[in-house]
Amino acid sequence: MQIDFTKMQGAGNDFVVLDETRQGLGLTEAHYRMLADRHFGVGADQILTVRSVPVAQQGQADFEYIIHNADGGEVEQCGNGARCFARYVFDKGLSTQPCIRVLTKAGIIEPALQPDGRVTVKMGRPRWQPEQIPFDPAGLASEQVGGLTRWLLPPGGEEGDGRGAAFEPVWIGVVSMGNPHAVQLVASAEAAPVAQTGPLIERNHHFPQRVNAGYMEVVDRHTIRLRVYERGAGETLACGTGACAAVVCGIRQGLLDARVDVHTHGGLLTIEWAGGDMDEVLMTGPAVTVFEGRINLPDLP
Ligand SMILES: N[C@H](CCC[C@H](N)C(=O)O)C(=O)O
Repeated sequence: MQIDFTKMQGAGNDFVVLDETRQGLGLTEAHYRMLADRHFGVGADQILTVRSVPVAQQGQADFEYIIHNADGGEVEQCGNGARCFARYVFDKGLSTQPCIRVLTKAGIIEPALQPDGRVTVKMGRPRWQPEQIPFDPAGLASEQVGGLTRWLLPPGGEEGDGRGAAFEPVWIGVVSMGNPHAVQLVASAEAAPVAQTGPLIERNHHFPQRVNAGYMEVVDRHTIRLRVYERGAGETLACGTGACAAVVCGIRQGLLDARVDVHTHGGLLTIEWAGGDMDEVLMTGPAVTVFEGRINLPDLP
């Protein structure tokens, strides 16, 4: 089947955007994997699908936003993708409003196009309870640092016992932005063992739905450097929900103020959070259309 797509990127996190507002494409996980494949498909970290809101939620939101990782799995939230989603629906004339309400598996988020071309998204509130992540802390040591509970995680593989992995256990903050994040402090983001321990943390058995692994270097109270090994995609040039997760963990530990510039390999994101349980996290950053295309997809199971 032939399908039209739009290639977009937000701080180097790249996406294939599909329009299902008029009709569904009937794609399978194998199709999403092929679209994301950088050799046999278009190439992307995630596939974003634009849909009209289901009848039951009409009035609560303007669009539905479906996200699949490069491994084909559907996930709850994608921050950089949310900015590109808003840019897409506005540029395609699907919406005349610069601020829209978008229904995701994690709830409703609100992207707003800014005059300078960036997009600001109300990303909802961070969720900290293990069952909200989901995270099973059984058997792990914990410590309280300011307002953050940190857990000592042996980064080992599925067993989580570090078998075959010569890596020291790491203290992590665990938080959900609708999707799960494990954030650790590092002296240098550049020198962090992202490729070595990222895959081990992603699949650690304490995270039953896997997890995104963040490596945060605090530069000062308003600046961090961040790298993220993403669930289902590997290390990306930037991770929007990862930036939100890192900043709220840093604020709770008393290391960061309410507005933080997050420097990633793909560009700058700015995160704001007042720190209260009812306060939403605001994320601001770029959203760029790279090209339009058409691809022949084979029938796949
Ligand atoms: N890999 C993430 C989804 C994409 C998040 C990221 N690209 C962002 O900008 O938030 C997960 O499995 O939860």
